[in-house]
Amino acid sequence: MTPTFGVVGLGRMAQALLFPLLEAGLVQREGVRAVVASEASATCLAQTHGLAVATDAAAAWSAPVVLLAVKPQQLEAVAPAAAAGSGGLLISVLAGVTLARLQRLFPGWQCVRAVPNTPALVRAGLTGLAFGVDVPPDQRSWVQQLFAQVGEVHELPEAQLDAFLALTSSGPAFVAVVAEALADGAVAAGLPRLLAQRLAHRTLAGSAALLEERDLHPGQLKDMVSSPAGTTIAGLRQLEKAGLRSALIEAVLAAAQRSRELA
Ligand SMILES: NC(=O)C1=CN([C@@H]2O[C@H](COP(=O)(O)OP(=O)(O)OC[C@H]3O[C@@H](n4cnc5c(N)ncnc54)[C@H](O)[C@@H]3O)[C@@H](O)[C@H]2O)C=CC1
Ligand SMILES: O=C(O)[C@@H]1CCC=N1
Repeated sequence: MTPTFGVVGLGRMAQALLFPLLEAGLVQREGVRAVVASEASATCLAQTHGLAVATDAAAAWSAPVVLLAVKPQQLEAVAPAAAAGSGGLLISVLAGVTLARLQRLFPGWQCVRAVPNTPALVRAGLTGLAFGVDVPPDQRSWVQQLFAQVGEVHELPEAQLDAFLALTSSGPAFVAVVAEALADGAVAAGLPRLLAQRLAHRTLAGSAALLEERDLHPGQLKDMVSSPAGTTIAGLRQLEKAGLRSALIEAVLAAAQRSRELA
């Protein structure tokens, strides 16, 4: 019989994780037992993806492994249904929700706190993991393999997960704002919108690849591109005047703080 895999909250993040796992064969399509809040969304997801999706959580909680991916504000509402299951491995991706709180709300479940990000959809994800002390070594390596399917995995002390989330999980939105603004600048300077967008994305991706592959410090790349009295230093001067560095530092700090508040 196909082992079942419960998903409580098949929203954006759970889909970004589940679909690559289905493609890789790590989770069997016929074994998925997913829950969402509305009938309309359950029907739509079931028809589009050929999955068992319901609004009744019982089937999901009867699985030996459950991915918990509702919003942190929905946690208290979904927790009581878990008592219908016989326990197993619970992998929570809820921002800020600590292992201690999960263990309190889900007695009988061995808890893992995972911090994934949406680039998982294209297998370029990053996941931070912290395990409850009762998760055995074989389960830990299985969870690591699971997330390795969608990108890089880092096991961290739980106390570092809020900062990890602020950079890697909220970070795609910060980078998207940078990409959009760079394209706006190029449109202002005369390029057509679609071309400007494509160039902004490739500039971000190419710069990240160069930093990684040549193991450059960001300052080295900045200096490589900035000639005396050149175009780049003229632009950098404006970024410093507008406080871009400070804005990004504060954005990451605010996201980390919000993650701690959600606990
Ligand atoms: N979106 C992201 O980039 C990241 C999200 N996360 C975490 O993932 C979790 C989900 O976030 P998203 O996928 O963005 O949210 P979402 O709103 O797309 O998904 C939430 C899902 O929970 C379902 N749901 C709501 N109430 C329910 C209930 N009572 N019973 C069963 N299902 C219910 C909804 O139908 C929906 O499918 C959050 O806890 C968030 O902190 C973590 C890292 C990154
Ligand atoms: O802001 C959010 O709700 C999610 C959690 C982590 C990243 N984005």
